Amino acid sequence: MKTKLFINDTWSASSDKKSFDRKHPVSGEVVTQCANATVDDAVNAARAAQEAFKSWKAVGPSERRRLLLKVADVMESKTPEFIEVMAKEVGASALWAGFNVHLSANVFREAASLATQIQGETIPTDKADTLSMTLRQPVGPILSIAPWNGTAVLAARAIAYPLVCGNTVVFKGSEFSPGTHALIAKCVQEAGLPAGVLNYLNSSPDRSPDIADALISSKEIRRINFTGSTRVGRIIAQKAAQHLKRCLLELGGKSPLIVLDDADIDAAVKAAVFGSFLFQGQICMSTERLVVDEKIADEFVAKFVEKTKKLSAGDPCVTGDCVIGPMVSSNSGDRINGLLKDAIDKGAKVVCGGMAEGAVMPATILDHVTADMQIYDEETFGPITVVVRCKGEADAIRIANDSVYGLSSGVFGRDVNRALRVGMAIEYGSVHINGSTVQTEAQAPYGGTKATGYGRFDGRAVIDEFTEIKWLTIEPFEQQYPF
Ligand SMILES: NC(=O)c1ccc[n+]([C@@H]2O[C@H](COP(=O)([O-])OP(=O)(O)OC[C@H]3O[C@@H](n4cnc5c(N)ncnc54)[C@H](O)[C@@H]3O)[C@@H](O)[C@H]2O)c1
Ligand SMILES: O=S(=O)(O)c1ccc(CO)cc1
Repeated sequence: MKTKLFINDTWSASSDKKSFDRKHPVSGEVVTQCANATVDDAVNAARAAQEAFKSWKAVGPSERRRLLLKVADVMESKTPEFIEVMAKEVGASALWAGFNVHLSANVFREAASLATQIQGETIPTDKADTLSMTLRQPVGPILSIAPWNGTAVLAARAIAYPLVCGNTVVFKGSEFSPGTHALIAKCVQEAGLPAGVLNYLNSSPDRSPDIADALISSKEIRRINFTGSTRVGRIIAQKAAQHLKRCLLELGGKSPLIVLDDADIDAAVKAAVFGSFLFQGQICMSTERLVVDEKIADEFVAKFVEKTKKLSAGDPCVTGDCVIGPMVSSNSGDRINGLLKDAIDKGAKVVCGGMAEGAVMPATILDHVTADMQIYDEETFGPITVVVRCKGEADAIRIANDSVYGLSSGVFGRDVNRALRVGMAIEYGSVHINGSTVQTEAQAPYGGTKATGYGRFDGRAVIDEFTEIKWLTIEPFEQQYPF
């Protein structure tokens, strides 16, 4: 597959005609050859977005809604293409890829529904015969940077929400998934959005810092949203701060699932298996830390291991559909093996699975993990999760909060009042009582605390991320001034 850059409604090679390859994580076969954007291409994309903004900001809400609803339909009609390209580029199972397209279509439909909800308010004023109100207005061209893991949906939200608020977008996709990200741009084009409203580019990792610099410092780009690692998020936030540009940051996680001593253990096990191993644990809200009351830990771990051992493993490109496919790269395997070895050396017990070989790793559970081990709070982003045993409610809260991250969490307990108390006390962007850490609905605000970043996608909260609020008054000609 060959992909190009999409700037001002035109698919083209990069200005220096260079390309880069995305290879299959296991076979090494070239899956996608992608045009490698230059700084000049990025500048052109920002200019196209600025030009298109002049008319897109004035398009009425019904038309914006119609176009975004059309994108959702086009995306769904291309589900088989998404499944094929996501399997090849990122090792996604048909389950994960199909779910991603479904979530993406939901995001475009939810964004469409916000078109008529972007509202200001009237404000009581002490001035006679005056109308005081707020307006929410489009900001301008937005830079959206997305990762490879929730390949379709994370790109969808980075495009749909800015657009519905009347902004235009320069979307920089991930070098791991250039074909999937180009397919999303194709859906937007096919739906008939005007030229320059969405511009797509991708680049090899060595070019990304200069491209980000050029775009963030450009006079055209007004705000940035970044989904990806905390490491790169910090770099983006620093660059944005230098230019006093507002930034929405959706970064890493170490989502805990707390299992209290009165939990329905079978229900908790199901949520733990799903949350830990869907898409090989490469989801920002994957269950990376199980905080289990010591009174029920042995029973919970035995059942957790039994169910995990039944997960089918393979490569969706070779063996057909399976739950556990390859990770995105062999680098992930090397990194996780290091964390695993450190934990084993310090006394953790492997109760299921084991080391990775290249990008392939069995579903792995590590029990008796303690705070001195790197894996206790480092995001693994692979098919491995850890069990930390706790002594009662207060200890569970302490361990859950003992993290630099704060994305998603879950609490299992039959005493819902107690589970609620725990949920209220933990510092996470979302808490699911008797539910998995892995869940998302476009109508609910999504984001995190601490090193997971700041700002919210989804829900009504997203409107603030992509609009400027303006205070406007209409006043009488005759007024008293002090001088
Ligand atoms: N909180 C969330 O909503 C959320 C969702 C999904 C993934 N994530 C996080 O994303 C990470 C995995 O994704 P990843 O490996 O693609 O992350 P990453 O930070 O390596 O890359 C994310 C994006 O940034 C780009 N990039 C990398 N270096 C850059 C630089 N110096 N300047 C500009 N752009 C640069 C990449 O090309 C990619 O498009 C995990 O940490 C995961 O938790 C968070
Ligand atoms: O792809 S995922 O990382 O699972 C993901 C994260 C956030 C959202 C909500 O916008 C959807 C999917």
